[in-house]
Amino acid sequence: MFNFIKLINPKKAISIFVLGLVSGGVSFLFLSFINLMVGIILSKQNTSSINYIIYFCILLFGFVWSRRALSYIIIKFSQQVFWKLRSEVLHTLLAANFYQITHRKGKIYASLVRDVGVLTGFSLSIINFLSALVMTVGCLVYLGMQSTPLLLMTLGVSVFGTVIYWIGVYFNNKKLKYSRELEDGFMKSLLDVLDGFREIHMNPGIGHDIYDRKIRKISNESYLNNTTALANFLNVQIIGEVLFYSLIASILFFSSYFIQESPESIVKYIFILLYLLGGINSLMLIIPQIVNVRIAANKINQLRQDLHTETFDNLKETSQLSIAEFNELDMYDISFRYAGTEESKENNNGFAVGPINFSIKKGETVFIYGGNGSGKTTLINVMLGTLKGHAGTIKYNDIIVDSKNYNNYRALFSVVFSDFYLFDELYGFDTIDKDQIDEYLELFELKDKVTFNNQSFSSNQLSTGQRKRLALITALIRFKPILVLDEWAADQDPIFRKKFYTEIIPLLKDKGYSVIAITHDDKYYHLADKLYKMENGQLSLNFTEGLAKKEVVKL
Ligand SMILES: Nc1ncnc2c1ncn2[C@@H]1O[C@H](COP(=O)(O)OP(=O)(O)OP(=O)(O)O)[C@@H](O)[C@H]1O
Repeated sequence: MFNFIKLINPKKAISIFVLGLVSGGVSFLFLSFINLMVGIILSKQNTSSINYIIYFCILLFGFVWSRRALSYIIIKFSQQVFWKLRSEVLHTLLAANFYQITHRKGKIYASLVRDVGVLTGFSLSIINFLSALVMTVGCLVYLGMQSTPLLLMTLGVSVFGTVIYWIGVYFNNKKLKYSRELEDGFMKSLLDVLDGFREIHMNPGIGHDIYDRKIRKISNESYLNNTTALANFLNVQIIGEVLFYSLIASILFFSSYFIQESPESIVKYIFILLYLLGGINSLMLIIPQIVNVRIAANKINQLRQDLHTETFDNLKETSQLSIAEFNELDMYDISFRYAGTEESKENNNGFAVGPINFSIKKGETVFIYGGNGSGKTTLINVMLGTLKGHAGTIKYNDIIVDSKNYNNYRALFSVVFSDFYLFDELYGFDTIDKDQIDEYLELFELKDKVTFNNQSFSSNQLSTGQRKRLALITALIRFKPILVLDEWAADQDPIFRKKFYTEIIPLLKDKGYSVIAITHDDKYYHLADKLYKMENGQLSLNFTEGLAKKEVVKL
């Protein structure tokens, strides 16, 4: 079951177990003490002896000490479980394939919020579970020492009650699983609301529709499903209690047949039985939790399996070629096909690109253009390794890319995606060249808007075009040989767009950067060293340096 068990180291497990025994044992001694006092009261003896008070104080001290020690160790353990699980899920995310994540955002949230919570909550329940277990065993031993028939009757009722409970659990398992499935759906809708909040703000009908068609439906189903499941648990619990009360009533009604003992002993038995009932109830209450823990652990495991392709550590770059060291990147007969929809999988008719041949040399500027849906972004994602599973060969500096040098290959690129994300701080840098940043802030006309301090840019209150300039600066100061831009200039005003194509790109070229840009700015196509056209997943070279660029300008 996940790594839940692995998270408990043996030393800690022994401490938890021993403290649980002590805590349950002390509770049981309390019960014995009360029983003793009841016996004394019933036999009309004096209970106000100093010995009893000392005994009581020792028990109280033992109880407080063992409970606190156990609680402390379990609380520490549950916090450890909580953060360990969270970081395991996050590490899996960091290592996962981009498309695996985008399709599973709801599930990821549900696992991080709910499943991790369930597993953490369960670890806290161990405190009560261990105490209840020791109490129950102690009560049964005590009963057995007093009267074997009574022990057998109690055991019979307990076993019968447990069987009924397990039947209830078996039938509820499905409902609890379904409840967890509904949670994935709820998280998905919640993310839709959060991500699409601006659209909802402008058109509240969208929000109402999401609420009515998705969230309300999920909440109704979840309400019915969970109510039935919990009511079923309650029913079997009530049946167990009825059985127990019937046992107590039987003892009261037929005590003279079962047990040839004094009324004081009968009172003590009843007392023990009531305690036992409390203990068994606590044990039973943990069963739905165990079912939920299994579901949660399975969900996290499933998510890990779905996302797990490589470990996070493996993804770290091992060695990065400098801009000066990079000479050439070549792609030979590269092809890739999306898996397609569930229905279309059999026909294998997901969109495909390739076979594609492509090359870029140090300092070259390569533009790729083509209609919407022609496959430009797909090609870039295959090149960057965000889409995995291509056929064909990739070489850089004449080295064939394989699993051993794959991370070095990926370290060649820095990217500004069309739907880029700008982090609050600069992450993943060993050193930051502040002078270079200032120079770029000047070049990108952000000097008056933004300053750089303490790993972060001072202003995030920028327009979309300005934020995109900042994203490009962040990409440039990573000093990777190949800069990939997906429709970068689309958000820039015409004046800055001109500056980008006519001044900035040549400057980057001088610095040795190789630039691959997806662009629709046909006005500037002639400035590229190579121009590729993408059409229906096929890439064709429209010109290379030295060919008639004028023809292209007419496109
Ligand atoms: N995750 C995906 N799963 C399956 N098919 C996809 C996926 N993403 C894109 N496609 C399909 O691949 C095709 C090419 O998409 P791609 O985003 O590469 O086009 P593009 O040339 O970049 O278009 P645009 O100029 O509109 O950005 C599209 O027909 C699209 O339906």
